[in-house]
Amino acid sequence: MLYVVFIYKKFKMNLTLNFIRHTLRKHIISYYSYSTKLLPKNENIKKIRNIGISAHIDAGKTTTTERMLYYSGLIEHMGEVHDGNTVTDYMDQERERGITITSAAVTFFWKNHQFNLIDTPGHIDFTMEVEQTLNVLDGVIVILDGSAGVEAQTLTVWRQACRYNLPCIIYLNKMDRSDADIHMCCSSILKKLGVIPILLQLPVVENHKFVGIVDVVTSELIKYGQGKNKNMLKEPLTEKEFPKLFSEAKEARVKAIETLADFDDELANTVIASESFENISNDDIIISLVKVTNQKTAVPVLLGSSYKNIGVQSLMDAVISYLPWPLNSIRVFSHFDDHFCGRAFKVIHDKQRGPLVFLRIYNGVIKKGQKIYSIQRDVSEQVGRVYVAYADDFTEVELVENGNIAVVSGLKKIMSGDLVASSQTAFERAKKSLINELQKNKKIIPENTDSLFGISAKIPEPVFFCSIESPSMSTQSALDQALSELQREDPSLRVSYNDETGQTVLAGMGELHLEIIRDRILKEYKIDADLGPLQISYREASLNKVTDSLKVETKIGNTKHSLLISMSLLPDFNQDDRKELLQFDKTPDNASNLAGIYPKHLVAIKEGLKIGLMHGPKINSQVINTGVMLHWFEAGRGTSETIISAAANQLTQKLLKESGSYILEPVVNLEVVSPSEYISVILSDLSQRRAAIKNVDVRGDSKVVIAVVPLSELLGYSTDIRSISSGTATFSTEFKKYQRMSPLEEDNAIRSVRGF
Ligand SMILES: Nc1nc2c(ncn2[C@@H]2O[C@H](COP(=O)(O)OP(=O)(O)OP(=O)(O)O)[C@@H](O)[C@H]2O)c(=O)[nH]1
Repeated sequence: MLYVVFIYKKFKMNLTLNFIRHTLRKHIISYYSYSTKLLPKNENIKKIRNIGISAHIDAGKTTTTERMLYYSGLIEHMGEVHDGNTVTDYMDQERERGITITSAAVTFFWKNHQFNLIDTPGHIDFTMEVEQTLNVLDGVIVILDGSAGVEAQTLTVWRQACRYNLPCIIYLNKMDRSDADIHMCCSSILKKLGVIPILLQLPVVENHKFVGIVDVVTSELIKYGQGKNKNMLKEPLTEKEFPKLFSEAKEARVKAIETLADFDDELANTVIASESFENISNDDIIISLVKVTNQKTAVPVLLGSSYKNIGVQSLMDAVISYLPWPLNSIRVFSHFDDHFCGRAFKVIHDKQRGPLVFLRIYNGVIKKGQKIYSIQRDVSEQVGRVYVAYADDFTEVELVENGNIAVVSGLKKIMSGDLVASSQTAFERAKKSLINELQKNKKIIPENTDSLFGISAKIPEPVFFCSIESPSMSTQSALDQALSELQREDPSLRVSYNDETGQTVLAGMGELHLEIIRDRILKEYKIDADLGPLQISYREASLNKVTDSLKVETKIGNTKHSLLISMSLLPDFNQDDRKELLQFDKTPDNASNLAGIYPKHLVAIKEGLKIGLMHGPKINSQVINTGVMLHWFEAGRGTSETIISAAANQLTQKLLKESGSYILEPVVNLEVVSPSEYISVILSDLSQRRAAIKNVDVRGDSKVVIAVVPLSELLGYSTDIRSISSGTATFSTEFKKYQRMSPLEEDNAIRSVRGF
């Protein structure tokens, strides 16, 4: 009993100590931020780095970020993920679970450069956070676990970085582990990411311990001060003292030059003129590395052990050397002249300050009280206060300038992803000026000219849903308010109302995602809501090409509404991002009829068919892989857009019934890492789950299974795999596609959706 009391007291004391430490750290951050100035714009914009840290779950993003904050002097004490006291994992759920859920922005200084750094989540359920963040950054550090190489989620974040055209550097973390393997990592970078790695550092190992690194470019040996000691000790790597390391470093330098010269003609010419690789200067290599990194033809690879405080300062030096400053602000956005332009990328609800919107500033400045206009929402709003973010701590400032990240209060309608400008006129003027420049340079102008200044982050389709119920009638409106705030923060969370069952439905990215939402509703809004059983979000697709028309003649009040609309459904329609769902009949008679449609009528038709495609005929689920062709449209004078939209919706529904549909289910790429002894039981369990095994690889003492599995078969998998592998196996998933089901599986799905 005494022992229990002792443990309890110790636990309480630890919590209190952590709380005090965290509070103190916050004060230190505030003091520091007040005492430093953000870099002023124009002359110093080259000293700003807006960077993200992305990786597979547990690769060490938060640990690395925490070291950066410590070395930069922003914090006095280094927190640890397992102690639940890091700066960037500030939410209760992050501290309890030791995982990152929400991206955290922090501004700090390193070697006279301003880093606006964003630590992003690794778990696939929070991929929306990564998308939104990458959309506004200029470069990314991709962290790999040095003992695992490229993992499932590394591929996802890499693809995301490519989508936003971001230069990357790769950091091989956890080099202190005995099973860390640089060559395995480099070959997985080449094989799985399809990019050539340029190894810029080698590990220094003494008595089987990783103690430092060798800089391949400068041939220096670097050791790092431990504990509070932030210094790096650099000394030239001599052949006499370190013969093996010296020759390895020399070989790596030659290899780096060869690789760079393959992509960089200027360096290739210097190599030819110099006759020997040894005559190539460090500056020549660095200039070439900058070019190649920014062209994304190869990727610099660095290494370290963040946990053991090795390599992080050199990683920050590499960010300054190789990742770009906010170049875009100068190029495309200069068409805004002195006007403000930025993009909202994150919304949070602060108890004291209300909704806070994070903005990347691309041009001009943002000031307290300023009016800003959202292009997507077509609304103007007034900014309240302006802040700079230090994770969950905010410092109020008068203004934030071009190239930086600002946090503003007072915006009620602007959503994350919105492009915002000082006014609609400023936006239209900048757009016109950019189009003129593109025309002059004979460049292609996209159909949607609003996308000239970039696109909103891609919102992933939710694959799971469940009902949510308020514990009592009296808390219903508080729950509605909580859900509306959470949805504004997280666009991958969808809240809808099911008319048939009268239930509120939450749709999200996975079990963990919805569990965290429930937990947040409980902790932040104090509502103990009930979640119904988790269900898979199926899709439907039309089976046959069908054509039909609809005639409407009606009188509402004194207004007569009349229209005739004719459309076809197009099955097997490849719905990529750039293809319009609505196609137009190009036969001469029909084309001339369609050429006369008023733009506002066209908007109403598109709106109607979008609603029509939300409900398939079989299980009422969203219809995909289906296009619509408009053949004919005529509307009498005074016919309202609401009537047109309703007619398009009705005709789409009619066509779907005539066409018939089939059901598709979400399938995911699954990666399981497990000690070898459990692999046969894991494989046999997977075979019961309709999994297609793609590969079984060896990774050190473990085995890695790669499979494609229907998501419905993975409900509760985290509990099951823990029990069959005695808690030793880990897994991650990545959404692959919606796949057509066999008739038998389809019957099962219909039964499970209808609840019998
Ligand atoms: N051995 C070793 N462990 C490390 C190192 N860096 C981080 N870790 C440990 O790895 C675990 C995960 O580290 P995090 O920093 O939370 O990783 P993360 O990528 O931020 O994790 P998520 O945000 O949840 O995806 C923690 O237990 C760390 O202490 C390292 O260099 N060496």
